[in-house]
Amino acid sequence: MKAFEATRYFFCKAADQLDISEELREALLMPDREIQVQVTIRRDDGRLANFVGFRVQHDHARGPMKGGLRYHQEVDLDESRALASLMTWKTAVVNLPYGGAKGGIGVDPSQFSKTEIERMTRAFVDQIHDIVGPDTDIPAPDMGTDHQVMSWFRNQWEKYHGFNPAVITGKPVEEYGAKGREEATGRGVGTLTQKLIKRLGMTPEKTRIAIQGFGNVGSHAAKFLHEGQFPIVAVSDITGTYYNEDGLNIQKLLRHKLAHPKGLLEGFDGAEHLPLDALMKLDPVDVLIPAALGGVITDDNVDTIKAKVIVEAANGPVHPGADEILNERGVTVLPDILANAGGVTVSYFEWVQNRQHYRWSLDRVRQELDHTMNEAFEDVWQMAAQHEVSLRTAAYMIGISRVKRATELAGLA
Ligand SMILES: NC(=O)C1=CN([C@@H]2O[C@H](COP(=O)(O)OP(=O)(O)OC[C@H]3O[C@@H](n4cnc5c(N)ncnc54)[C@H](OP(=O)(O)O)[C@@H]3O)[C@@H](O)[C@H]2O)C=CC1
Ligand SMILES: O=C(O)CCC(=O)C(=O)O
Repeated sequence: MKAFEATRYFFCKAADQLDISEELREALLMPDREIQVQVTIRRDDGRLANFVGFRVQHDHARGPMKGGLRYHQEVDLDESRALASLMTWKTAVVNLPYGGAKGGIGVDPSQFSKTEIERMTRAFVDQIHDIVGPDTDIPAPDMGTDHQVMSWFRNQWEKYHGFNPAVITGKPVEEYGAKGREEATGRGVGTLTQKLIKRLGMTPEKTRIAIQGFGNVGSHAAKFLHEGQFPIVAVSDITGTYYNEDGLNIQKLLRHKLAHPKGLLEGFDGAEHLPLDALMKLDPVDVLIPAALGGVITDDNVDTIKAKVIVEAANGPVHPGADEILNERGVTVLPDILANAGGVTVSYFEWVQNRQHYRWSLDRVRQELDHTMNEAFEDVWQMAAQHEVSLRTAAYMIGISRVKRATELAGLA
């Protein structure tokens, strides 16, 4: 099943609970605008290289559209469309004054030099600068992009439109970035995992966690949960799974990643090295946190998963068929549009600070992030209990209701 079809399935399941007409469903699902552009650069060796860039602007009923930029070989129009619609429901679940967008470039960034990535980013901005802006569509980091890419993006955009750091978030802290944005998605995942585990009557010290992906989100979630006394028994990156049944030394793993020339876990000696797909099947594991690509839990591998709780740090990691099976088995799934909303929440704080020309302390960012995430969790938990639906359906119900209301107030429905 393709990514947008999966998102559509989850949307419709929640829309059935809300009694939304067929025509309004179509209006809410249909993206406002989709753009596909040529991104051509000259490589360091003088050859030309061509890529395709995408930006999908899904919905702006609640405010300017917001969502990350992904540099990955699997980026295409369907994936960008799915991720943009997730952003619409996500920003609504945490009640930010935004709509949803997403985009990126279909490229494997590990195959290109830093200067090539810079040229690629600038060439992409040349193509899309007139459809993004602080009041229309505000990009941010996602897989394969970081604060450096955000900085190049802003610099190139400002060449056309003049000074305005609020055009993009996730910037370096010394260049109008918010303190705490880099850790924000992982911190939000950690905060809600802790809360969920407590709610389910489980004990942190006895709750074994496995995390797929050790990039921005996975590594910060691991750090936060490790500090909260959870044993992290396995993590993975593209070089494989690293397992220690007594719990990994996360500080040592972070130091190893920092010291590795490509930021990989390859060669880490404090763990058993297992194949990439071993992480999903580990037993015993209580909480599985997918924090890499989408579509990793499908009808084909769902039966091998032993965890009792799945926290979706990644966007769209569970396919609808697998989601139904997990629900039937009584596995609790904390959905992406709630679990990983910490990133866009602190992006919002960054945008607010940029617009006010004012800086918040790290303590204030963390305090407000924790407050926003806790409030959204309680809303979703209550909705699920009231309607006897899964946490995913409850989160979609809240997101869709808020977007529907804004659409109606604007006089469009
Ligand atoms: N960054 C953010 O603020 C937000 C991100 N997300 C979502 O979180 C997920 C991760 O994003 P982010 O951490 O930013 O991305 P990064 O690029 O920083 O990290 C991705 C990680 O996933 C690993 N990875 C890639 N493919 C596999 C695989 N097949 N098996 C195991 N590991 C793999 C990468 O390994 P390697 O380094 O070896 O390639 C890397 O460790 C994405 O789904 C993203 O949409 C959601 C909300 C906000
Ligand atoms: O920080 C943002 O604005 C968006 C982050 C993002 O792309 C996501 O939440 O999936």
